[in-house]
Amino acid sequence: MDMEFDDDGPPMLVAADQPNDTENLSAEVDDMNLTRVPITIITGYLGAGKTTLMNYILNERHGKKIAVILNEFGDSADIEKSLTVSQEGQQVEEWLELANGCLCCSVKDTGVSAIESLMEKRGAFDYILLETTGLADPGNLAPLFWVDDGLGSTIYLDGIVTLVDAKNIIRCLSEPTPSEAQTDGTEHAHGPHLSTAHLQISHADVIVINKADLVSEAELDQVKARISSINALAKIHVTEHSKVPALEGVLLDLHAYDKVDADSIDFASKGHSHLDPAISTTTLTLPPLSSAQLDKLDTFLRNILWTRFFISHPDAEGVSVESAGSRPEIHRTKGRLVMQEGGVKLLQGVREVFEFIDAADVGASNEKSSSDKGKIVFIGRNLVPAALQKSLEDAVLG
Ligand SMILES: Nc1nc2c(ncn2[C@@H]2O[C@H](COP(=O)(O)OP(=O)(O)OP(=O)(O)O)[C@@H](O)[C@H]2O)c(=O)[nH]1
Ligand SMILES: [Zn+2]
Repeated sequence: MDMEFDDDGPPMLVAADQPNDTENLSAEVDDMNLTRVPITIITGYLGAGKTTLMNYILNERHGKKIAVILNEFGDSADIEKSLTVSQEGQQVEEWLELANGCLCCSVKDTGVSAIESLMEKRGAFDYILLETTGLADPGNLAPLFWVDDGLGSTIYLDGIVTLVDAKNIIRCLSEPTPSEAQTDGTEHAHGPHLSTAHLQISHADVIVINKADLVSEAELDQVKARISSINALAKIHVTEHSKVPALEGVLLDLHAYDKVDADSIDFASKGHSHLDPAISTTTLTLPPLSSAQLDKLDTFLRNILWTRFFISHPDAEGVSVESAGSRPEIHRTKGRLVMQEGGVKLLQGVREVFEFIDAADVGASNEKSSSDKGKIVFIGRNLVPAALQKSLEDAVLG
């Protein structure tokens, strides 16, 4: 990727009042370096079963060399963070030295290089699993690993796995948590209540519903319905004591930030219930695009993802985003765009960061989603499907 933002700046890169139209930020993915090590971020609300999951993996004989970063990053009290390397049931504990103790703040320099120098010393890992604190917002962490060209990193983000506690998740989605009083002041001041649990679910590529033993079938169905109404893209697994059915495809080899499979896009666009008032999944469609139209789509995405500036269309079936009260806030974007000259472009985004990738370049199928339509899936807040679709068409096809 060639994300051209200020190297010293925060990952939330472009301020609304500083549009930077001259640079082409929707970058082409660079040559995939085959030796890069995938990192999976494991998130989940307090007590959901993250540590149980990590221990389960560490004790399994999986034949892989997996570095498990157990200590909870984001807890800035410790300067050193422990990292446990597991291979064939053997565990070795190492210490990472982070400049200021917080991975979020130091990942651009010491965090990643500490992991890399450890790999030099111990041989490359096959996989890295990183457990975040229960209150972490993966939307802040993900871009650091995804947009890694500036880091010269040998690590890439494979995906985000969110554990939820089947017994408590519905309550977590309804009740404000203490942390929100401090962190939630400005950004989400309006609109329906947004909890940490919402953020962890909206950014997830895989959701593990744990503690299934504590709920009835009916309660479990309710939990599943609520979760897929928030995030219709994520794959859902149900576990007890975090015993995931497999590692590959559940925690590892997710390729959630490069490949976009047609199946998941089609599934997401099936039209799910809008059970959750705060966050929902919306699918927009586009006919096959010319490359000039792809450029226009790039501009549309920049407008909506970076500045959240949105043109109101009073004539759009009487629905406009302005009339919906708040501007859209998009957490995750995925898409498959059918090109007129043939081939499929994949669209990947997390918060303000997005890119187009040639499907052929990442070994993803060039197959179109059902029908000849390109599809874009947004997960986020204040999404008004009809108004979004109209604005998209005006911007790209008009
Ligand atoms: N009944 C039941 N208990 C579970 C299950 N999975 C984990 N637990 C228990 O739930 C508690 C919390 O599990 P942890 O793995 O520590 O959860 P965590 O997400 O790491 O918690 P924090 O680090 O505090 O955020 C522990 O006492 C676990 O033994 C499950 O499937 N069923
Ligand atoms: Zn834990």
